[in-house]
Amino acid sequence: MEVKARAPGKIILSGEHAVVHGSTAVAASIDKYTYAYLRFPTPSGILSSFIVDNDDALKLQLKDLSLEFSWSISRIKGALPESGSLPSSTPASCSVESAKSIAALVDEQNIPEAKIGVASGVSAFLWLYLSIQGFKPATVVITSELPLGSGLGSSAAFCVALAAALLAFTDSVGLDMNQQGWLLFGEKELELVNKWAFEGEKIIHGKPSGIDNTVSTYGNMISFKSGNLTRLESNLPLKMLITNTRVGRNTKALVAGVSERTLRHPDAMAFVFSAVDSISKELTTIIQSCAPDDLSVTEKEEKIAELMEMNQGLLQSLGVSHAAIETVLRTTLKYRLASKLTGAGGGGCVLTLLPTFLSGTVVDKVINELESNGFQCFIAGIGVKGAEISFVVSS
Ligand SMILES: Nc1ncnc2c1ncn2[C@@H]1O[C@H](COP(=O)(O)OP(=O)(O)OP(=O)(O)O)[C@@H](O)[C@H]1O
Ligand SMILES: C[C@@](O)(CCO)CC(=O)[O-]
Ligand SMILES: [Mg+2]
Repeated sequence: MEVKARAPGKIILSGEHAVVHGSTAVAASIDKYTYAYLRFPTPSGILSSFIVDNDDALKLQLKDLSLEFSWSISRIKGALPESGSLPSSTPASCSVESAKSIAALVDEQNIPEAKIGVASGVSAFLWLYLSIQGFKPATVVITSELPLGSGLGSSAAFCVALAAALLAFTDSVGLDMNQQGWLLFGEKELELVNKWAFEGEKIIHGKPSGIDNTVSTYGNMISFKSGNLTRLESNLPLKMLITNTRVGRNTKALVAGVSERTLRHPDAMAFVFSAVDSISKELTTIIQSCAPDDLSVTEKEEKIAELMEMNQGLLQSLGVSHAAIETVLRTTLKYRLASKLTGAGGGGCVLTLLPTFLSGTVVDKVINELESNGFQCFIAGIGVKGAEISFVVSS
């Protein structure tokens, strides 16, 4: 029995960090995915192409990091005897005691120091797997088209793809396993995938707002405030250049840094969060007000560009910009293009709005200049579908 799930990454058009403190944010999915393959050992012992079965182990392969982990089911039972005792239809938070037991299971795997950032992802995997599937031996393989830890929601896509694959074989999700190709979940199932993914994000991020897992689950474009999503309908052909500064960072630490600044300067920060909320609301209105064949696209793009610049200024005041991000901003400004960081900042990726009538020559010049600084540029498709699964028919 085998299933694969995919979940898209995302860009945040406005409101990152402030959304953790109750402001509105606007996000869109992008056409780069994380894939989770789940395989239970076959009774006949037939081997699949990607893994050798071990009937008494839970295995995790992280292809992007060239890492493999294996836990015997008896070891897991000893560490977390209560696992899988709640129905998979009831997403649950990882308690402090369970977190300790999971940390011990992760520690035993001796993750190399250079890749230690993945420990939180492995913990999230164990929590999701054991809560949803209990003590079943299986192999899970993860691959991703997203740069990890770069602001494009790799952690959320990881959790959403995992939750989708794990739930596919439960009674909570009644999908026809004989259907072929990528399948979309129904509304109730999406809600369940999203809630479980949020529990995983909590383990990786500490205090996530939920926007990343929500846009990865539901896809398209959303506005999000205090845990509530509004799906945005848009005819605006938004085109964004994404520049990866390749400066590594960690969302959990950046989110914690903003919270500490908020404790030090509560009044000033409240004004910043309120300004961000206004920016996101205005952006939402502009995005939704675009009719097909709208003649005022340029005017709308100019407003969006200005709002992005204002949001970037506020992100600087939250302390989450970085010298490499500033270099991207200065470079794109030379071409009169507006940019802002996306995701948690501190490095990672920067968005640059490419107006509809911008010539291809200018786009090529900006990309060349950015890449000559060692950055990596690409133009992503915006507003793709959210979580999908596909049952693999064994031959
Ligand atoms: N494909 C993957 N394989 C293994 N672990 C992953 C994968 N994708 C994400 N992770 C986990 O998520 C962590 C990165 O999450 P983090 O939230 O710091 O960055 P991000 O999600 O890419 O950016 P942002 O939260 O700003 O959008 C990794 O260190 C790892 O623990
Ligand atoms: C920085 C943040 O606002 C977005 C990360 O993509 C964190 C969150 O909302 O969980
Ligand atoms: Mg993340």
